[in-house]
Amino acid sequence: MLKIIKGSDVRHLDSLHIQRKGISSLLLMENAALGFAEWFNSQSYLGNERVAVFCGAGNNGGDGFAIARLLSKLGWKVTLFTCFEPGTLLSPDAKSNFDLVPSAVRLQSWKEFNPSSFDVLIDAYLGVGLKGELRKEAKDIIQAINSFQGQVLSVDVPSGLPSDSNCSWECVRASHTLTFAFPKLALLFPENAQFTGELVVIDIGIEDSELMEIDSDYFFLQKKDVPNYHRKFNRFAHKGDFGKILLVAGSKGKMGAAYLSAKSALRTGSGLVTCLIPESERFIIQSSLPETMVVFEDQVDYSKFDAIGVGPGLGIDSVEVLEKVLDNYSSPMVLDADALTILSKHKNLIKKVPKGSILTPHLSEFERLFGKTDSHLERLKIAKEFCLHYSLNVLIKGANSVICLVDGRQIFNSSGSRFMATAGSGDVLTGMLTSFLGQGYSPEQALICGVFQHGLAGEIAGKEKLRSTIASDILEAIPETFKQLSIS
Ligand SMILES: NC(=O)C1=CN([C@@H]2O[C@H](COP(=O)(O)OP(=O)(O)OC[C@H]3O[C@@H](n4cnc5c(N)ncnc54)[C@H](O)[C@@H]3O)[C@@H](O)[C@H]2O)[C@@H](O)CC1
Ligand SMILES: Nc1ncnc2c1ncn2[C@@H]1O[C@H](COP(=O)(O)OP(=O)(O)O)[C@@H](O)[C@H]1O
Ligand SMILES: [K+]
Repeated sequence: MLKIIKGSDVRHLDSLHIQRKGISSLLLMENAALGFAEWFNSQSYLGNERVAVFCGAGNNGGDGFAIARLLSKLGWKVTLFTCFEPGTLLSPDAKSNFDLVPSAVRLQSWKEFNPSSFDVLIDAYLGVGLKGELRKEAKDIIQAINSFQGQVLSVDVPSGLPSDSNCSWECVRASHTLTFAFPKLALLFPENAQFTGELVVIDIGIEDSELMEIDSDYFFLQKKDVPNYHRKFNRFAHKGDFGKILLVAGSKGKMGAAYLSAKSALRTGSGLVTCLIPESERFIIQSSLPETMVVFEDQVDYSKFDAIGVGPGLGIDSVEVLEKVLDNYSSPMVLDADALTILSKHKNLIKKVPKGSILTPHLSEFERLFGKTDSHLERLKIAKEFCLHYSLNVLIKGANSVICLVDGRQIFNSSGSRFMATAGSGDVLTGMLTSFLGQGYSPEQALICGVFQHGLAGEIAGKEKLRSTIASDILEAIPETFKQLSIS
């Protein structure tokens, strides 16, 4: 799994990589520029676009010089805008690439930039070497870039954005950010989405194991990582091996939540799914989902279940229902939706939640549980302290949901799409997580497989249905996620 290290550690990473592979730093810069050019080529640009490349005096600018050369060689009409005064000392690798810029590339100062003369803008002005507050001229250059109406492709980070924190100033507003080796932390914060645009990670040959040598608790989960976290079942596996789970979900008017969680759990592979629901609502589940069983509050033996998921559609007044589950079950469970709202109003119940359990708040639920926060960085800190203190896992939901583990590691998910922002998609996730727990997955395995596959299912459904995607489409795409990951 990719580790997310600090921007200030990137130089150290580079020198480790350069030593190990016996390559020059210039070749590493060339790999970055080649990766960018390859991505650019794979997009539907027509070949007659006029490309503006803004370059600074550091290595981010160096990437820009190399990109300008490569795109020019590929036939694009490139103009390079220097964002430094004549006579400025360039970083050594930037200087080497500046000297290699072919004559077919026009050179101008950023002050001469006319936005209407270009179709695409590449922002290689400032990267992870940004220090302190933006200088006055940097603000003017960023404003000039932001006056451009077409696509803005930022190299490594949108210029002006600090790599690991937030800022109070205006940064480049990119349509895409093509970041090298690993996503810089600030690119994963919701408050920076306005600057980052779509995020693309470009492989420049640095291996996961090289990143592992640098200290950090942040990770980035990608498709290639997931199969290793799955359990394998042999040909004698019976439905008991795939787990008996209980979903404590649904109330009058909210039975859809129970239905969605239960069906998702079945699609994720659960052997037996039982719903604990109000007796008056039993017909809804029994007739819509014959594969599930239902039980009512006075008849349930919690201890016979391999995993329990509580909360979707439960109703925020169901305090006793939640308390009874917590008093009668000691293995890790999943707590979502109304169960989280109840916990936030009855904080004394938190210590009853079994160690290793998974809490899945979206941002409002997070705020209800932990109070108002100013930034994602603050949320991550609060979640980490909570996880360590209570030995609980927290999933902060949203784009790039963050899996916060009991030992303090925090894993950002890469799958998902904006079309998942629809009623019931969280209920689908609760079903999936509970299902994996019931199949004998550890909470960490359940989170990694469940969160990634839920996002992937959302991507699959969204590709077909765009903003018409509904939660049922997401759950019906679960089988395709197993196929794509080759999990039988
Ligand atoms: N392993 C990697 O990730 C690689 C990174 N490379 C590139 O190298 C970049 C980092 O290069 P550098 O360390 O040279 O740094 P940058 O090029 O990001 O920044 C240095 C420049 O920013 C200016 N600057 C710094 N703080 C400023 C402020 N507050 N206001 C205005 N200007 C300011 C400096 O005067 C200098 O010109 C990465 O972002 C990436 O683009 C690639 O070349 C190769 C591989
Ligand atoms: N813009 C987005 N990009 C990626 N995933 C998203 C986005 N918006 C929502 N999601 C995902 O959809 C799910 C929504 O969950 P939740 O807010 O609990 O929905 P509900 O309460 O309607 O079931 C979460 O897993 C979240 O990560
Ligand atoms: K940049």
